[in-house]
Amino acid sequence: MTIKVAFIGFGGVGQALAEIFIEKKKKLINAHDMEVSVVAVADLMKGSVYRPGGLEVKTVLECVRNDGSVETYPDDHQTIKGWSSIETIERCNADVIVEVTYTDVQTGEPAITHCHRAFEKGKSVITTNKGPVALAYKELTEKAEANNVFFGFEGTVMSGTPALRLPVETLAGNHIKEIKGILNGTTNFILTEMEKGMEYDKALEKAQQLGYAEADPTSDVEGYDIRYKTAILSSHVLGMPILHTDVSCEGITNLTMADVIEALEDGERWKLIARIINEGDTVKATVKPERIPIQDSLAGISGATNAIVFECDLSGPIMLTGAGAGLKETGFSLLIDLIHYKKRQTLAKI
Ligand SMILES: NC(=O)C1=CN([C@@H]2O[C@H](COP(=O)(O)OP(=O)(O)OC[C@H]3O[C@@H](n4cnc5c(N)ncnc54)[C@H](OP(=O)(O)O)[C@@H]3O)[C@@H](O)[C@H]2O)C=CC1
Ligand SMILES: N[C@@H](CC=O)C(=O)O
Repeated sequence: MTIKVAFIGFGGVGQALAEIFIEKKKKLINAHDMEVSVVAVADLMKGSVYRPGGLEVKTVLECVRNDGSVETYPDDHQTIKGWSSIETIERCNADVIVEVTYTDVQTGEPAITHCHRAFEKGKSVITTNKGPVALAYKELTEKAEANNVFFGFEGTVMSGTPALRLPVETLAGNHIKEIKGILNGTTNFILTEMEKGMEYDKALEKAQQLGYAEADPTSDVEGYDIRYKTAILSSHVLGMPILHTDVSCEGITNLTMADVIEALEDGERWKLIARIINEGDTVKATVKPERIPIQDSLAGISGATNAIVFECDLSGPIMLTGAGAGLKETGFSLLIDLIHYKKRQTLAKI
């Protein structure tokens, strides 16, 4: 089966997924009977190109890297350039929109509108953008269902580590009493580097260079990014829709090097912890730095690695750990969603 995809946003994660399409082309055909045809790329500053018969992905990547624009892609009778993101979503022939624009922690836009337009046009969406899922979970999941399209967002929490599908599918049947975790790669990376003696500013700069941080890293260090992820976990995993504003939130900006070192000397570590307590009819959700004993399973999680613990009534605590940020890892989360989209299409045909 050939799946036609359009990228809306083509920064680090979008380009990483494009590379995965090249790297895994044979595997996708052989193991999943899935051929991916990239028909469009639309980005704010890098321009847009649409070719209904499919673009050569390697050439698109070369155009971006060499010229900073996809609009230097070679012209032929099929290519159309200069469409906006909305025009691309509405007018291209893609089956699936890959929404990888930046996460806006105030409004969730432009991504929320991108998802609405896609669903209205009968197109599926896969995204790593936390905005639409945190702020418009109910309306978007309902709209996707009403339009019989797929809405995949595995990478919105813990990037390529399956923090959403694992509890929903594999832990089904349990009552999850509490979820707690380290859910932001940038801040965990900064705290780890500070323990090794690196100054806060330098560590943040390194996290930005490595592609972990948000376009505006205030989202990471003030805890807003985790607050979004906490709202997504409550809505999707616990079935208790909450808004990000229902999550009390404190970041790491008040922690000093002296605090970090003092904790280490006392056999403890500062970690930015998200916690959701399921109280039956409501949830209590917090994001704040906590000083935890070095023996605690979360204390051993270092660098951009994340971890999450699901306290289950039947299976007991289940801990999942893996990358929480990173371009390839996050690109992979989109690939998982695309494979699930394909499975769904195959089942619909039976
Ligand atoms: N990086 C990571 O480790 C992870 C990222 N995410 C999420 O994935 C998404 C993508 O992240 P990442 O690739 O790192 O971010 P980048 O900032 O590298 O890329 C975002 C891209 O979106 C483009 N863009 C902004 N507005 C629009 C618009 N209206 N239409 C089209 N394109 C637009 C930007 O354009 P330009 O720069 O040209 O202006 C940029 O190229 C974000 O929402 C992020 O929160 C989720 C998990 C992990
Ligand atoms: N900026 C985020 C990226 C993934 O959501 C992080 O550092 O975890």
